[in-house]
Amino acid sequence: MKPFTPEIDFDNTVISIRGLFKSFGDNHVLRGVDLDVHKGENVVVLGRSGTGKSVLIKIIAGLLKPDAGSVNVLGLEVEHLDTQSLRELRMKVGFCFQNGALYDSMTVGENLNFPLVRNQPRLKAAQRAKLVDTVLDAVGLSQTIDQMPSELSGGQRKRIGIARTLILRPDIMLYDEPTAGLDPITCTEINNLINEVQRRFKTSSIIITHDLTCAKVTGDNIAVMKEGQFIRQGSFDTVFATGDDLIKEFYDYNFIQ
Ligand SMILES: Nc1ncnc2c1ncn2[C@@H]1O[C@H](COP(=O)(O)OP(=O)(O)OP(=O)(O)O)[C@@H](O)[C@H]1O
Repeated sequence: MKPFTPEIDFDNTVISIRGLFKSFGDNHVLRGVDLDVHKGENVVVLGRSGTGKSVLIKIIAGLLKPDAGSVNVLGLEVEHLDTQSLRELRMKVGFCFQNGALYDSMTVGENLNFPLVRNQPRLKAAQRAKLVDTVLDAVGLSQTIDQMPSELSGGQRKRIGIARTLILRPDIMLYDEPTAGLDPITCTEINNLINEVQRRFKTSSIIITHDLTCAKVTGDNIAVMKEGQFIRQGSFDTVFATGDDLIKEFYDYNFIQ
């Protein structure tokens, strides 16, 4: 299990969700979700495909609107924000997409420079270049600055995707299945990077995954989602020591399939 993270500030809740519901037509995806994320904490949302994990983080990032319930992010009620405030909030909430969302026609350096040009137009070229160097160094890929995304491995693309999100220095990182499609050694590297980002950049994170190893290594708190609700929350050992059928089913799914 992950050792206790002393940097977590349990008196400071950066994401607070209460009674969240979201449906698409007859598909009732989120059915009463409650969740707290504290400053500096990594919360893993674990659940099988289609349970609503991505919908949850899209609502937190203001990309989808909830049907009912409250979503408070960094002290702001997301569903009541106007377009400008939502834009400002999105700068503080970094979304790491599953595929890294890199532009194939740009080099790694240009991909990293792009969000700065768009969101921080007052920065001078030299300042942007310094920030690009810093995040590339943080993800251990300084040597790839002139490479094209197509020349990178899957793990390297994930790292560059994380760097591109980090470059705007968000308070919150939302990782959507960061280890999906990677071999076990690369998964370990990405898990370690997530923890390093937490320590070095003092981020609070939600990591959505169905990878138990990722959950165990990165999660200070694990929330297990089933059919649009959290059925268990706590440390990895607490959640997986229960031996109840709901959890057992999940364990078997991970290790047998
Ligand atoms: N924009 C949308 N319009 C209609 N239905 C949607 C939309 N987004 C998600 N859904 C539906 O919501 C359900 C939950 O999707 P979601 O992507 O959150 O699952 P998930 O738990 O993240 O799964 P996975 O691990 O496969 O990514 C699915 O049935 C999906 O089809």
